[in-house]
Amino acid sequence: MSSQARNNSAAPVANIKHVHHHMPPRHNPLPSPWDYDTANTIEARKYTRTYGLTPPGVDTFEKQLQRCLAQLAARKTPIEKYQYLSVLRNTNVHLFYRLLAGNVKEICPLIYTPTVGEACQRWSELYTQPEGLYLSFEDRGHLHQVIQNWPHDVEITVVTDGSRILGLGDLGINGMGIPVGKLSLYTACAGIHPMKTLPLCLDLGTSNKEFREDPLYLGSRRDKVTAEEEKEFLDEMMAALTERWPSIVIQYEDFKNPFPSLERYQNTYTMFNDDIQGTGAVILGGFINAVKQSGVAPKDQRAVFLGAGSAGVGVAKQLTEFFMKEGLSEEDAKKRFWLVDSQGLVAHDRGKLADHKLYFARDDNDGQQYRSLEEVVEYVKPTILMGLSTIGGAFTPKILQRMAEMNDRPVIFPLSNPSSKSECTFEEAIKYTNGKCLFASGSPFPTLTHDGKDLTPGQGNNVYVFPGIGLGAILSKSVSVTQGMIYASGAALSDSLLPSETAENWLYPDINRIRDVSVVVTKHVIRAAQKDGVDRELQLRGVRDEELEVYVRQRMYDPFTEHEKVEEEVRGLAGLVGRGETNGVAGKGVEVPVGVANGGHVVGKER
Ligand SMILES: NC(=O)C1=CN([C@@H]2O[C@H](COP(=O)(O)OP(=O)(O)OC[C@H]3O[C@@H](n4cnc5c(N)ncnc54)[C@H](O)[C@@H]3O)[C@@H](O)[C@H]2O)C=CC1
Ligand SMILES: CC(=O)C(=O)O
Ligand SMILES: [Mg+2]
Repeated sequence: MSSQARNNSAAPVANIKHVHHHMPPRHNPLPSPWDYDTANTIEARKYTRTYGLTPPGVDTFEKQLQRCLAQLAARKTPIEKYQYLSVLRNTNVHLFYRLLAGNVKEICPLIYTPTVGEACQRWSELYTQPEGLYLSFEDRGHLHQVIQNWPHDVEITVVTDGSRILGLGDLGINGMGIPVGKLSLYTACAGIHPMKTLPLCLDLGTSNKEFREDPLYLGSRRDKVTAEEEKEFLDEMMAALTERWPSIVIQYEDFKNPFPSLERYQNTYTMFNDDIQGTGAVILGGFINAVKQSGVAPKDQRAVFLGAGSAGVGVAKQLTEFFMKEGLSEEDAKKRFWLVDSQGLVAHDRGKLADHKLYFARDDNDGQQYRSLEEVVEYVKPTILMGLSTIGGAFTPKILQRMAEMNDRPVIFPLSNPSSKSECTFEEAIKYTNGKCLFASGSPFPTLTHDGKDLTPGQGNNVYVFPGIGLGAILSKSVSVTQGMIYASGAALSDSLLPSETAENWLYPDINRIRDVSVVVTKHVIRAAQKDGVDRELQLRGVRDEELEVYVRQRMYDPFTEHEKVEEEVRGLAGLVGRGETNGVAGKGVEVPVGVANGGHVVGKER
């Protein structure tokens, strides 16, 4: 054993950590995954030093997609398809996003809910490649140094501690699949450059005993840290992230109790919580359309929520604001909501309630406690049923039938993810309401035929707004993400339906149009940031709406044109060579004999 190793093995743990954290960063000599595109021209390959590292033929985009789709089809299970897509993203990133761009509806469920749920449950079992940054509780005091290890500039991060992954419970560091998946959608939907995104997973221990005892589990085996310890850790993390990247947008995701961090950081950092705020906005968007279609005035709406957690309370708060904008007083607006949790109707006289439930707690239940959803439905006679409870099948046939008896167009939104946790399926909702319901679910369900008519379910998922909230915050360089920006994202979404979609009674736009929808959301978020005076990109203030749209689109990453940047560099270099100005340095590329470079390859043109 070398004296170095002996010293380290004898040193206290803290010292090892200290030494490790101060190691100078090693430069990664390999080209980036975006350089390995088989559509790159020979010249580009030489320039990026990948010549010879990909097969000699130069692909067209069409041929690449054909190959990818065939490989995807050859994988039998969703998780196999997820694994294939992960490898593609990590080795040929532009191709991954080109594939996604033309197949959003088919691929979204494979990289996001529901498949990402299984990917998280099995993250440690299936792990093959790094895809983000892990910060451990043991790293506290040194987070700044660990963050230095991330090799790129970052515009946005999605951070989770894995403690409430979809409706699947505490999955610890296996939750990394969620930041990875959400950031893929930031890139696909809002064109945030893939290199500028940071998937971030915190290892703050896990309450999941099964994982702690699983030999393959890749996180620490400690129980979840205390709320106070978590707070101190997050304080350090927020400061360290913002110190390294002063304009970073920080999205919190899938924390078990995210209210304290939102409260603590929302005015001091550019941060938002997607489960509380993004979900609130996206349901607001679909709900505004549902109210129009149901014909029931806001003052006559009665909403029963199964689930009074981050998403339930977040959604109820956004809808309250909508009712107030529609003319109701705050008190009247708030009274349109009855929240139900695992103990039954949330009421003041039920006993001690968590802080976040107090706002909507009822005080008009005359001492009566309603324990089951069925009882609450009979008591309230709701026009709206929202599910954010993580309880699959909680909207029973009987409850759905009662909703149809009580309403012409009952609003049924089973929003829990993944599909296995959905409070009902689309098929059940249509069957038991006899096709009358206005429906949206958190995870996608297939189109079905009822009474000879094709019915397409809406997907009430925050994916319709978080990309635009993030891009709007980045482009406006907002110092914080205000409630005005969140509300604007939902209102913009409700306005983004095409007449043909409205004619079909859709509540949400076609997911294949998500990139255009995200542009609209982004524009409104930027305007709201300006209105609230939190924007730092002041030159955008005087820009007309049409120009703003052009600006947003120009700033978006486009996987179909990225290669042009390299080719431009190559052309620029060729120009210099022609004028004899390179002093013999041929770019980044290797010199290869002309005969090889031009050797019978077809350069793809059909882009
Ligand atoms: N569609 C979307 O865009 C989104 C969907 N969600 C989904 O919403 C669900 C809840 O998320 P969070 O609110 O963040 O979780 P949470 O853990 O904060 O809240 C869950 C709530 O459900 C209640 N609950 C649990 N068991 C119950 C039972 N048997 N009966 C009645 N209520 C019960 C709990 O008491 C709690 O109030 C998850 O499945 C998540 O995937 C969350 C965010 C966005
Ligand atoms: C969609 C989402 O954010 C969730 O289910 O937690
Ligand atoms: Mg979430």
